[in-house]
Amino acid sequence: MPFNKVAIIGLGLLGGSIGLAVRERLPSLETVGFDADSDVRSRARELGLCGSVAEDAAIAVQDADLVILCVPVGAMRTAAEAIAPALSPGAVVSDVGSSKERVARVLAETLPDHTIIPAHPVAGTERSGPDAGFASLFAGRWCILTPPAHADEAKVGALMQFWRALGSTVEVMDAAHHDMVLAVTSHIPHLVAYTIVGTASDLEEVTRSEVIKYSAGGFRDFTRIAASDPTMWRDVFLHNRDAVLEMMDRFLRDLGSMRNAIDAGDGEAMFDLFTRTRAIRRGILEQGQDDARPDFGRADHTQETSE
Ligand SMILES: NC(=O)C1=CN([C@@H]2O[C@H](COP(=O)(O)OP(=O)(O)OC[C@H]3O[C@@H](n4cnc5c(N)ncnc54)[C@H](O)[C@@H]3O)[C@@H](O)[C@H]2O)C=CC1
Ligand SMILES: O=C(O)C(=O)Cc1ccc(O)cc1
Repeated sequence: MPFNKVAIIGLGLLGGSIGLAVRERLPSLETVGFDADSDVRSRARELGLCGSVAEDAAIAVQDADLVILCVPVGAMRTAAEAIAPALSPGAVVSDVGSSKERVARVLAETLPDHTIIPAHPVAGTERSGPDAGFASLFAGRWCILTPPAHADEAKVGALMQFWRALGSTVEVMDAAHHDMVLAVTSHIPHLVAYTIVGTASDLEEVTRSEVIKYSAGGFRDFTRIAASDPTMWRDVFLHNRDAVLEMMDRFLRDLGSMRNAIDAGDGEAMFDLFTRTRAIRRGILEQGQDDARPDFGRADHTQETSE
């Protein structure tokens, strides 16, 4: 392993999972954590998410050769400012943010003299906080690196090696392309889930108890996604605004087509789309890309993971 000491800033689902995964898969790598919330720091110590938890971000990054920012994308600047004075000159600074172009810009502005290699482990759940972390989160999942064009190849290779050691399959991508792809595969699906659950709860005739009572089907899956962390997702939509708007316009056009098909009684259009999408789902399952949650496959998994 090309790194000796990793500092994890933000000890929620992602930061906690990295700490636990390093402990399990890279036991000789020292981990130091920090979180802005003192309750999270205490809980992280109790759970043993890192070898040690510092009381200050600057102390956590001292002598670290890899620093991973695991905070909401809107908090990246504050987190980067806090570590700036204490960073080792040769340290690799990375992150796990769900959107990449703006985060990369913020980190480059805040830490102009450091090597920044943004990353996005495409692995997560609807849960957040230090208790949500688990060591196998990244196993069999993609981790997308979006290094700037001039990035030091040896350092990009070192970060790839780190994520592969945690079980991920690593892909390198341009940040703008990442943001477009993730807008349609992750960000808009979350927006759809938040909206449909909001719509259902707003409908006067559908009371809260009826929503819960009749939520056995597809709606129940939407409620899982719609339980995702509000701060994190607000920040994703504020940061990936342009790509989300572009993909949302496309989606709204396609939704409009489905509306027209229903209005016109065009069963063939519906059947064609539903057949195509079923094949996509089967393809995903054949590749072994199912669900990251450890309890996936149990009929009651949504009850287990709800907060
Ligand atoms: N939740 C998910 O499924 C996934 C999340 N991500 C990304 O990972 C990042 C972290 O998300 P989660 O771990 O889910 O969130 P989380 O809410 O579980 O943890 C974030 C932690 O960051 C701390 N924090 C906030 N500002 C800070 C600062 N300035 N300095 C130090 N700590 C600070 C918070 O106190 C919190 O404990 C986000 O950027 C998110 O977009 C990426 C992949 C999956
Ligand atoms: O819980 C789910 O279904 C997710 O989609 C988790 C997730 C959330 C955000 C990411 O950037 C990556 C993965």
